[in-house]
Amino acid sequence: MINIENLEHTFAIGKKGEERRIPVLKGITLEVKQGEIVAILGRSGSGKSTLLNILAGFMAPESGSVKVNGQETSALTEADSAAFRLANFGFIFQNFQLMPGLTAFENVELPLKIKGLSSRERTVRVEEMMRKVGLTEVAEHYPNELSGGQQQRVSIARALVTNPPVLLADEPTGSLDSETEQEILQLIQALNSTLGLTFVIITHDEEVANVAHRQYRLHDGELVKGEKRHAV
Ligand SMILES: Nc1ncnc2c1ncn2[C@@H]1O[C@H](COP(=O)(O)OP(=O)(O)OP(=O)(O)O)[C@@H](O)[C@H]1O
Repeated sequence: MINIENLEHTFAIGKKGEERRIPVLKGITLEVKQGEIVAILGRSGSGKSTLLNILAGFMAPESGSVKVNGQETSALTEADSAAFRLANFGFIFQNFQLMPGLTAFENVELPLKIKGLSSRERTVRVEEMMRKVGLTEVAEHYPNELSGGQQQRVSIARALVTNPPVLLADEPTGSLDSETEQEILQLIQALNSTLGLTFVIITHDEEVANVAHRQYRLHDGELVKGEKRHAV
């Protein structure tokens, strides 16, 4: 499903002519199979976001290859890359990134509007997704009228509503208390086992990484296979 091969990326910082080069990814190779949850652990500044941004096609790598369902993503034009992202990836962020002026229902509906689905189709899909993540009661609430856990459920529903095969999650429980973190982790596991969704989760939190089938640690620009410390 996802094949990353020998990915390298270096940032140049500082004034022109006096740049300092920071190698962030030094030959990353990773395969993610359909239906897997893979976690990438790493400290702040270890390159997790850089890896995720390249995987999602937001950034081109310096060298190496990223294939999603056989498609080399760095070969796509900007417009094709956006369409490819919409079809293949759902995104879950630490700070939810909901639109404050839209209700929970409307937030989940938004990607379907972008896809051009009819109002009736949108309503059916959004209602189904809200049920799956346990949100029907709060469909008409605005984000500031929801708890952190509910906001993350809205963002998960929004990520899933277009039926993408892969969910990319960046610190999905980073803004939540530990009880709510457990609820969201259980939801991720349930969505993985019932819908067969593939998750790539980047995190610095071992607890979060423990929901994964496989976990890796990004350290000094290299990806090292990790062991689960304890079961959740
Ligand atoms: N656009 C950029 N230009 C220059 N350097 C960058 C850029 N983006 C990231 N870096 C540097 O690359 C390194 C990796 O950053 P990255 O954001 O990928 O780390 P991270 O593991 O996601 O960190 P965090 O957990 O704090 O979000 C850091 O040293 C950062 O300063």
